Amino acid sequence: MSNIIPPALVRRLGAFAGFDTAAFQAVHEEEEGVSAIRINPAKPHRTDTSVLQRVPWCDTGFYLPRRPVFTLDPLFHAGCYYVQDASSMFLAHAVKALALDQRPLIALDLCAAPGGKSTLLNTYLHADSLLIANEPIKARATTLADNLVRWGLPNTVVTNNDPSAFSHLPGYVDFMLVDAPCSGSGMFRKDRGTIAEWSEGIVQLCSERQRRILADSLPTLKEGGVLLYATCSYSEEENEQVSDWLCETQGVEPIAIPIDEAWGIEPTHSEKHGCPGYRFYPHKLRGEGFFIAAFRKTRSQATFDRRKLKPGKATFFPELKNWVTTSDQLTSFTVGEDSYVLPEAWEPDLRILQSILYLRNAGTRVGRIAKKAFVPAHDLTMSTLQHLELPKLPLDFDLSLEYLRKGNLPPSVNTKGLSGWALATYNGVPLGWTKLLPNRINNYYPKEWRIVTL
Ligand SMILES: C[S@@+](CC[C@H](N)C(=O)[O-])C[C@H]1O[C@@H](n2cnc3c(N)ncnc32)[C@H](O)[C@@H]1O
Repeated sequence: MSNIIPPALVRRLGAFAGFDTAAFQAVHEEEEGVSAIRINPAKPHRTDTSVLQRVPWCDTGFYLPRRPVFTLDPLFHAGCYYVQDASSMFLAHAVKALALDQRPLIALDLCAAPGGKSTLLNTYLHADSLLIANEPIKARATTLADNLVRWGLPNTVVTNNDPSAFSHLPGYVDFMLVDAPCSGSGMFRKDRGTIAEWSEGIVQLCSERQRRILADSLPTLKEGGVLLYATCSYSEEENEQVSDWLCETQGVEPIAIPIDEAWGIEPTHSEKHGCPGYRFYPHKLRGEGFFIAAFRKTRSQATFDRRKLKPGKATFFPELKNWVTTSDQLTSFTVGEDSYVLPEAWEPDLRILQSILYLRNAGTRVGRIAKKAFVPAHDLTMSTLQHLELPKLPLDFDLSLEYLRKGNLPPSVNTKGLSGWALATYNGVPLGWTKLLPNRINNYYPKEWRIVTL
């Protein structure tokens, strides 16, 4: 493998003072990479994490001794955890260190699919924050929306826009994450296919695209707001040089993120402006290649005045009462025939976002009326907003997998005392809807989510 890592990249890295080229190459020869998961605290379950080693910079992150077949774990499908590279989980530390969890924020994750960092932000930002998770590529925005549905938190809007669309919301967001598309050298170990695609020309193209994305979207960050910029590239052109360019042209100043030396993260400084950055190398810690840097916007910025957003009539549809946990702090709205709920505080924002952006999802879809009866949506089964008293149909491991394959549940399943809609659960965690009829159990798991291989 060592001779497959592009020599031009090895040469550039070898020029960094103290860089251990041999160790870097050796770690790329290991067959098994590092597997890690991040637990969803909003979905308590009985997984014993006390036997797992914790990711040092993320209190919900755990290393796994080996990579299991996640598809065969019902809790994976239920959104109880997210499989994520441990280095990326550093975002949890950054959020805390920069006090981004101390008050409700409007947060934008600009390049968000498939949703690893958005689900992390959902967990670590203040619970009353609004997260706008954006992905410009349509198919990837669908995956992003699905992963956020699975994560289950309703104060989330998924958008499918080019970064430039956000310039129509000047000074609107308090915090922005740009986890930019990059040349991907940090993922060489995980995804060997990326090695053949790497070239110095691609690094240059990525660097230019990263600047374009940042310049197009930065107007939406308010003065004093925080920008986190990240890549999974080792190239200075995509990391420290972008930091210098940001300071020179985009009206931001760098912010340091305090770290523990024992973590093995390498602090760097950009050449021109000494911007602090944090490099993750797989031979120095248990995680893949990653770079992150923080900035505060200092440029004066016309700021979107939220007070001008007159509260609309926050309504709550009475037919949703028996399906969602609370009605007093939620507003409901319809998209097509479906009813959704969103924390009431964000109702005016929803209206403005709707008028400017393409919304792929917002809040929690609860269901629709069909033939005068309420048909609950799958999204509700994943949501923390589901009514606690909803009937439950507990399934064992094998039946859970059968359910997730959208197979038939046998008549032997104990349905005593149940009829109509019931949540199929595994270890107490909802997987999806069933409908209990006198002579059979209908499986309402979404076709497009079903497990296709076992
Ligand atoms: C590094 S990935 C993001 C990973 C994600 N943040 C996570 O943690 O799961 C970069 C994302 O940027 C998207 N992207 C591609 N071109 C873009 C552009 N011009 N503007 C914004 N995002 C773009 C890619 O489709 C990809 O989903």
